[in-house]
Amino acid sequence: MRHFDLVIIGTGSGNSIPTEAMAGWQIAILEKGTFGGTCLNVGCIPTKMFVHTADQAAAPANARKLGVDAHTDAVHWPEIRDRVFGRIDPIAEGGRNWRANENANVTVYEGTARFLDAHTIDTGTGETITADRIVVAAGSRPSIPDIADLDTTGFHTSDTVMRLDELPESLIIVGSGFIASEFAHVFSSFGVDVTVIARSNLLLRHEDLEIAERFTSVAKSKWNVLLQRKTTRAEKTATGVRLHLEGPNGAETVEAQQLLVATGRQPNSDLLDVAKAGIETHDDGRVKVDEFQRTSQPHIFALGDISSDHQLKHVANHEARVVQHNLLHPDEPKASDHRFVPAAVFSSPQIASVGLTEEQAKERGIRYVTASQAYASIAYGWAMEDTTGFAKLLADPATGQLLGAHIIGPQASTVIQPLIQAMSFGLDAKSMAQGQYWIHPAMPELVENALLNLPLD
Ligand SMILES: Cc1cc2nc3c(=O)[nH]c(=O)nc-3n(C[C@H](O)[C@H](O)[C@H](O)COP(=O)(O)OP(=O)(O)OC[C@H]3O[C@@H](n4cnc5c(N)ncnc54)[C@H](O)[C@@H]3O)c2cc1C
Ligand SMILES: NC(=O)c1ccc[n+]([C@@H]2O[C@H](COP(=O)([O-])OP(=O)(O)OC[C@H]3O[C@@H](n4cnc5c(N)ncnc54)[C@H](O)[C@@H]3O)[C@@H](O)[C@H]2O)c1
Repeated sequence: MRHFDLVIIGTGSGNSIPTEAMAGWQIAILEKGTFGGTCLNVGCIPTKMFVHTADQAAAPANARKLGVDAHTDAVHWPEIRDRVFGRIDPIAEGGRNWRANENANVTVYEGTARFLDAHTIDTGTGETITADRIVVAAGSRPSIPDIADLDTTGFHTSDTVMRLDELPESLIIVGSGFIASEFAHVFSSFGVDVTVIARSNLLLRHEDLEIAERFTSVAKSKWNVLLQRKTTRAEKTATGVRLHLEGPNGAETVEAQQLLVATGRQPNSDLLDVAKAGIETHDDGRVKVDEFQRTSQPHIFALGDISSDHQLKHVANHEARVVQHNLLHPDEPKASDHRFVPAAVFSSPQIASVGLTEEQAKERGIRYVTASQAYASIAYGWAMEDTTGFAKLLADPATGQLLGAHIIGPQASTVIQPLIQAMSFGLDAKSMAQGQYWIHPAMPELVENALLNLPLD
């Protein structure tokens, strides 16, 4: 049985761990799917390539209010799809070849790995290996809700919907989180008739309430948004799919050519039989880790979607850097920093957030003040004729330290970055607003004005 100094399970963020400083270590990398993991192959990167294209396709429809007549002539789905994956697929293949053939100390096993005990792993390739140290970076997968006959009806998840043969005329999306909101924007901008089905009374209900309310209201004006609906059964039709729903109006049905299920992602700890290694998990299947990313077995680390509260690539990357350091410097371990984790929803409008929502601040009994600033109130917002976007800040009135920032509107994911920086480095709102120039008349004036409006003590 071959023995390794280090075994890494999963080639998403885990693949960035081997470094020059580990050149003397024998390392095994185990992967059951496509090299590079979710973000590269079926997540952040392809979705944002589709989102950018969707933004372009949707732009002409917004030009009339500026006095420009323009229209999108055609959306060439196969061309868009093949451009996206024509760029991504070779990166995945190149990464695999590099690790498999050009890293003398790395052995790649391509199979579904399972723990046999705390040091022994069945690689799923017919070979069993042992290791001194192990990194579990096996990510998550779409979680499929219990809807009668869903399996026999056929449906897509984010893993498959970007590779459709052709653009459907209509699409039902079950779910109302990140993936539902981003794909609703992509497909509706490409001319697809989109229906979004949500269990609750809001889309993106994890966001600050005012942001979720604004997003839901804008979404209703563009998509067929059905709130407070339970999907009870799915059915195949001659042209696609029919869903049976129960909601405020009683029983009803909706039909479309294609169905996308986007109801969250579950950690892959079950596929790995982590219990056999004595690795403890939370009730939702996430592997338990301490601040150094160590599992309940001190020689086994975990990172990213399989263990994190945040299913976000920048968090998985951060945790991978922490694990890399802790493998190399076990006597001086670093802790992960999860204080101010930002996130963005790349829909239309875009949303970006960091820190506490107003509801969380209330729940925790934290003293706070808020300020909101509309894009419509700043010069660049006039230029864009934006009527729905705003920034909302929460701050500690005594110290001026920011507690949370939430932006809905154009380029929100970029506009929020100085606020993330201020929170991370402890810069108070007044110093931030008054201690630097803000380019006029640029979009970050939204942030400057919101900061100045905070009613601090
Ligand atoms: C549609 C979509 C869009 C997203 N967009 C964004 C975004 O814009 N920004 C953002 O920050 N995040 C985004 N995310 C989330 C982001 O992709 C994930 O948080 C991130 O990729 C997680 O990285 P990871 O290394 O933990 O897992 P992964 O990248 O999933 O890597 C895990 C790897 O382990 C392999 N594996 C699993 N089980 C086994 C096993 N038993 N044996 C061997 N190998 C195994 C898997 O095949 C996979 O390759 C998106 C996710 C999706 C689905
Ligand atoms: N831009 C980004 O950073 C980005 C983009 C896409 C995905 N992601 C990550 O991937 C994760 C998964 O995305 P997601 O949109 O699938 O999950 P999500 O957690 O954002 O949303 C899941 C939604 O499905 C709903 N839901 C759950 N079970 C349901 C059921 N049985 N019937 C109907 N609705 C149900 C939930 O109420 C929720 O609204 C996200 O949490 C996020 O961390 C990030």
